[in-house]
Amino acid sequence: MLRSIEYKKDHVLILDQQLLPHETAYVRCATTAEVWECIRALKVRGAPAIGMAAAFALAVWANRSRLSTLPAFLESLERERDYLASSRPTAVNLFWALDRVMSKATTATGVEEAKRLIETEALAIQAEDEAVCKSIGEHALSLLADGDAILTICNAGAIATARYGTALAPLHLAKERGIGLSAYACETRPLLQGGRLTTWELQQAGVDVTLISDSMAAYTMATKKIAAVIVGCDRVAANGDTANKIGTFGLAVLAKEFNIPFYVAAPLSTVDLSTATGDEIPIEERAPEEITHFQGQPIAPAGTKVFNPAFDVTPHRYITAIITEAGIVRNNYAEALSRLKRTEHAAAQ
Ligand SMILES: CSC[C@H]1O[C@H](OP(=O)(O)O)[C@H](O)[C@@H]1O
Repeated sequence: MLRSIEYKKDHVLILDQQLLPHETAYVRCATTAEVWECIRALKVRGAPAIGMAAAFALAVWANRSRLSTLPAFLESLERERDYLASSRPTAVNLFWALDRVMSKATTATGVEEAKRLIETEALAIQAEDEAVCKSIGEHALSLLADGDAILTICNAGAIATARYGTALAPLHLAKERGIGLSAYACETRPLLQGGRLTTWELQQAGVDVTLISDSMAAYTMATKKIAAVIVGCDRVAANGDTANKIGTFGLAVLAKEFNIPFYVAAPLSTVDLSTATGDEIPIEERAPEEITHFQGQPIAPAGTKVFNPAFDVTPHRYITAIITEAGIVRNNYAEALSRLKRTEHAAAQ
């Protein structure tokens, strides 16, 4: 499986997800501005991958920096951090990863030590995410059986993370172990992460995947034996309300109507206890052209008004369980998530 990001010390290679599935190409980024643009343009996308890209951007900046005094170095590093943080507002992993790197850098007693700490932390974030995703896959597999079909939206797969993905992790692990799971992938208008990326990723892995348009979700749940809906997340609030790709909330309401379990696959890095409820999650609104045009061709009259939120929020009452690397959380999300985040914090010490 292609890796979403390759760190090369004086640059970072980013798999251009806007070119997939028809072209596999990497963008060579040597500046934070180039990484910022890749994040903003969804050339790298997916909450964990965005965080990793930003962390490696700081490492590349540090390695290239010629600042010789620690105060000047840290002051400039903080400006780079704030700039990267402005690329997209919803995925908390962006801020979580930047703050992990900054926290380590500020413990240094000299510039060279700061550079080593930054690189080490960025690499640790990538390595940890691979283990986290595999663990999420293991827990998710315990909820599924051979022959099950799941429905998912967007791409919460290997290229959105360090490896395996979150929502797609059980599908990858099942394939490795000869367990016959299949997926229905919503195409995910307007940027088609499902139609372009999830189909491509699962086909590459030899996993049975069927593409549907977003509007087919209800009829698919009504006529196909969907064992579960499994989705990724961009920010889980302290009470379990979850921001994910636009269209996710509708799937949750439909799943409840059809009595189908609705699972959120959530790394603890995407759980944000400082955001009390889904009402406080900042929802990114993107350019109208993503809706009014398709492959550069206008499909709506010029000047048509557009509302283009990239995410929506699923209230925790629609969520059957949140699958984390530390286990499966059901109900009473506030207490359980707080307890699990404390274990995450302890493990990081
Ligand atoms: C593990 S990916 C999480 C999440 O990120 C995606 O959003 P985007 O493609 O805009 O970066 C989508 O909401 C995925 O579920």
